[in-house]
Amino acid sequence: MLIWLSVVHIAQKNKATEYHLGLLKAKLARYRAQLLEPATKSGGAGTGFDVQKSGDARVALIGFPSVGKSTLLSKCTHTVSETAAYEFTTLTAIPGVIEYQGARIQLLDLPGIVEGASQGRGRGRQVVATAKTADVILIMLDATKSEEQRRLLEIELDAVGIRLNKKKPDVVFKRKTTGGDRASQLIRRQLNTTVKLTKTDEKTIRTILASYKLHNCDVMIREDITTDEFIDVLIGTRKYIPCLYVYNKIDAISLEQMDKLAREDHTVVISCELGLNLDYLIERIWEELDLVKVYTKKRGAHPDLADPICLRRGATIEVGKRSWRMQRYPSVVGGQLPLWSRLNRGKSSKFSPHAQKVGLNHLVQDEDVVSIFTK
Ligand SMILES: Nc1nc2c(ncn2[C@@H]2O[C@H](COP(=O)(O)OP(=O)(O)OP(=O)(O)O)[C@@H](O)[C@H]2O)c(=O)[nH]1
Ligand SMILES: [K+]
Ligand SMILES: [Mg+2]
Repeated sequence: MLIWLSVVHIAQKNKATEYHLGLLKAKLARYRAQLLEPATKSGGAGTGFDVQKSGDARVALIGFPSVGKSTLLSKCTHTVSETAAYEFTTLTAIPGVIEYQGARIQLLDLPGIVEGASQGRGRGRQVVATAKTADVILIMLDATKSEEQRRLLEIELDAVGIRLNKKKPDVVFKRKTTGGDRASQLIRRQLNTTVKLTKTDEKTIRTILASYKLHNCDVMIREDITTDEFIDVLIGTRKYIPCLYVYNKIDAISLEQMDKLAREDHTVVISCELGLNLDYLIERIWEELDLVKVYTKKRGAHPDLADPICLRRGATIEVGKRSWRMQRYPSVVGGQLPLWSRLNRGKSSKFSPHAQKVGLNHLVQDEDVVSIFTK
């Protein structure tokens, strides 16, 4: 009996700790978000380097000094970025282009960062802000150095709201606007869950909503999330970016060490100096980008298969009055437009060898050939 009681006591204590910790984290997260995103959206400490995005996607190189970032850029693109044995050789962002499968991928060499980068030490803050704009992040590591480096870099990226290799939590959050009358000042927090919450609980979530002064809102939780993930949803500016851990300088470690590293998840081992495994790295980057290649075709003409348009998965087609273009990012095209597109080839038409009439909300698939008709 006594044992049973003490177990209950510990469980309650853990729950209480979890609850208070949740609140504390919510406060800290809001404080940090305010620090990082000053009132003026443009300019300020949270901005990256002034390099135009170009091509079909952006890949950013993040790492400590002298891990070989510039050597990689110089080997994989036609751009030369200065390399040297001393730290902080690179002082700004240097873009290069990787051409692969008809796509142009911007590879961004960046200055090395050190612990505390996100807190504004050196150019670190600018580097991590630039990482936020990438479609894929390469965390570059020196295979001869300790494993600690990887964790330190993850902390810096996490601190600016980058979530690596994670999906956006499946939570629908709607803020409701309130009128001026007294009735609408009432607190209406609709909280629904479609799954059992095992890592957080409703009380914690309700209290966090209150501490953020979110009195009128709808929350639908469709996944067994943690308190931290819920805070991420509320902050709203988190970036969920795929990442590859790239261990360079494998020419300087044992085969056993290399074998161990190469088997880890999201990991590629290379030697820039010897040009080892660089093709494979590009293949893996391509996979992570998960681009969809779409070819366009004019009526009566052949499609130009050498010049695809690369889109994000989930893309649809948007048609303007006199022009049309692909939506680069997943979007929903609302309304019924008197326009339709025709698709052939590609995965969309795998059940039909012929061209297929589809609506504008059609999700384009890899290798689709698209023609637009305006009748
Ligand atoms: N052994 C070995 N050395 C390498 C390799 N790749 C790069 N290096 C050396 O590592 C040193 C640093 O290379 P950089 O390309 O300048 O490194 P970085 O990461 O751009 O450095 P910062 O710009 O200072 O942050 C140079 O002396 C390179 O020759 C490799 O694969 N193996
Ligand atoms: K260097
Ligand atoms: Mg460099």
